[in-house]
Amino acid sequence: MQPSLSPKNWFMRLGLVRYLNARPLDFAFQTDTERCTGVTCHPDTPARLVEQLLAGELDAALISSVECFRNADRLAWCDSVGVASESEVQSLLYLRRECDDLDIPVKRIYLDEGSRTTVALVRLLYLRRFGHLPECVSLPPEEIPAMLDADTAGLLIGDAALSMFKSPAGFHFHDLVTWWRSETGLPFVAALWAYPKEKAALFKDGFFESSLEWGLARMDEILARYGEEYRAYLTEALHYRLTAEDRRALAVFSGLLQEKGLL
Ligand SMILES: C=C(O[C@@H]1C=C(C(=O)O)C=C[C@H]1O)C(=O)O
Repeated sequence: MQPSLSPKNWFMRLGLVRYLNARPLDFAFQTDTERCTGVTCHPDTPARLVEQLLAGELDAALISSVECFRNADRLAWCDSVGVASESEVQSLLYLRRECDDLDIPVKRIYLDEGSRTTVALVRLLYLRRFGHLPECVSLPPEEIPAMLDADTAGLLIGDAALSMFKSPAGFHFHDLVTWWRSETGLPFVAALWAYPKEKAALFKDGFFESSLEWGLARMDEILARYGEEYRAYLTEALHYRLTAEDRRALAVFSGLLQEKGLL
């Protein structure tokens, strides 16, 4: 018999990233009601989840890795599981109209308002390549493609990026983890489970690791629900058990952001 995922007599509010990429990490919380009694799930964008976590409205949440660095005085996090990618991730995209050059500077970048980590990543990569930052404007992802013109680029993450990757009619893009790897030779970690430091004791004993194992063991069920066409995305483009190299990538990302004043 497997241990209960929720500590006894504990009512736990968990913030879940609503994009498909997070499903192996949270499938247990959403579907294994027997082992997750007392757990309530709050799906949202990563940008809103960190606000809710810091406001005390959640006990733990999957949040943008950059927000762990920014809030290291208040938050602790699990460094053994997360949303990570070796190279082409398919769902973190720097986007331009197909008729415009991807490799020249733009006047403005429209940023997916749900993102924090990839906003920092695109700023970092852009700054390293072009030596300055353009104007940056946050928008809901569904509004971004229609806003693009000869002077602008867009950043999309999650499901909106994934559908653009699969059918980019009229657009082309740089995959941001491919770009990051070409600069650093490292993988990239987009999201981590974080919680207030004073609640750290609740999340010991492999809490998030065991929910991930549960989800990975049910990959066929996840794909039956969301579509077999996402198998390579969830099992090859992404990985969830973090390696020493992933932890090194997090430290390098944090150091480079700090150096450029982007934290
Ligand atoms: C890989 C992705 O990572 C996501 C990107 C995030 C961000 O940019 O802040 C946060 C959580 C991740 O789930 C994705 O959305 O495609």
